[in-house]
Amino acid sequence: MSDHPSAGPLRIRDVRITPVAFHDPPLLNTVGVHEPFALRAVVEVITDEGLHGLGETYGDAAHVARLRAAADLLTGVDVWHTSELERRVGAALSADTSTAGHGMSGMVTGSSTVHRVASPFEVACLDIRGKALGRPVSDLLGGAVRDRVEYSAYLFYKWAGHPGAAADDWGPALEPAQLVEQAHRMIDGYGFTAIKLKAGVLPPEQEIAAVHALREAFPALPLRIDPNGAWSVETAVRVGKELEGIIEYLEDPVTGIDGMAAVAGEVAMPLATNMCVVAFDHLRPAVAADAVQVVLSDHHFWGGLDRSRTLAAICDTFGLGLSMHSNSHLGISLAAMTHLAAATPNLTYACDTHWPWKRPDEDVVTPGALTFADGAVAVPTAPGLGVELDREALDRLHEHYLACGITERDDTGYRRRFEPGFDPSPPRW
Ligand SMILES: O=C([O-])[C@@H](O)[C@@H](O)[C@H](O)[C@@H](O)C(=O)[O-]
Ligand SMILES: [Mg+2]
Repeated sequence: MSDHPSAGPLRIRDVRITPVAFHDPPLLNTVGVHEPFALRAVVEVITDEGLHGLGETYGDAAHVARLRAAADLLTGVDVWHTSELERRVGAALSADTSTAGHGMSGMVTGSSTVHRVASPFEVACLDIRGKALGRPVSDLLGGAVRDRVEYSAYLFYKWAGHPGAAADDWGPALEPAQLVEQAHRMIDGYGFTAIKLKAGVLPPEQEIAAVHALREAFPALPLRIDPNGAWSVETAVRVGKELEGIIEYLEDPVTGIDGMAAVAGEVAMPLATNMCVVAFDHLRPAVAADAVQVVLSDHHFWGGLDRSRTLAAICDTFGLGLSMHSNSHLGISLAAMTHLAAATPNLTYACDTHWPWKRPDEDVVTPGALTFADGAVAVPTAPGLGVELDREALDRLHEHYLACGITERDDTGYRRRFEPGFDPSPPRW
């Protein structure tokens, strides 16, 4: 037996799962609109030695129930044994055939439930391993190849405020000029050097006009547009041809591998996805059909940070580009995304983040560890993820969760409260 303090097993003694909610503006997407609160779950893993690790994931009730079922089986697992962790998560979910509560409002439906549930535990175990060794998580993932990770300005069409409430300080964004103003505010505040527009909200001609307005206002910045599968193949090809030479990639113009392959054969720019390739068994048919040229990884549904590096290696092998997807999230996720991106050599696009849409005073980590400069977050160098839980803030955001009355992300249901006939079925155009 080695006398190195971190050489022995570090066994899980306790797991805590705390659902939280934080304010979210009325951001529009093709399936509906964001509700007044976004949900997340904070996962804390504690070892026999009292080492403490953090993970963050979706906060939908069905997902939280799965996390709790998995947590009950994790006692005694060594935080170095990811395979055993996954095996136990699989065992906890073996009778669960439901597809409810995935946290993505119907936009990502085919990901692996075991990977989605295992992910925050794996991140928390990596946080613990890093703390035990005194090394940042990026070192456990092969080492940082960059000391800052670039993120993109993630623009959304939006209502002025939630119905029945005052306008928020972002104001409305339904016209190209308002999106340009939104982009200016984000870029002035964060220094972003790439822009993504969440599309699939207005008829394609209006969204094309918005992209042209952004190109004119920001001639040097890479642009992307993501309608979340809202278009037919015909519409997607038309938009793709219109935007040739203007966008760096076209994200999920249509649903499904076959539809993406049909579009990819007709347009010049790469097609990217976080909808039709969301699990390892989608890679083979997507590569065979040359359906996508860029995969947007997301450790929350690809099974954690280590599996996301496997995804990166597969993308590298098959000559696919790699970018990173995001949903509304807090600081634990931003830290994990930043370590992963830092340690992934072929992740060469600016990553997505919803970060600017969050109120600055609403987070579960103590301020200071993650800051944006010139559109990038410096990779934390402190042991583990490099962020600390702010317990008072965790309690406050848990109170929001209990009071807000939202238990499942439902962008479509929320939009239908104000537009009863709203139909998100693709293709919308
Ligand atoms: O937050 C949103 O409305 C986004 O549409 C999100 O849910 C998507 O998953 C995502 O950002 C995407 O790139 O598809
Ligand atoms: Mg997307």
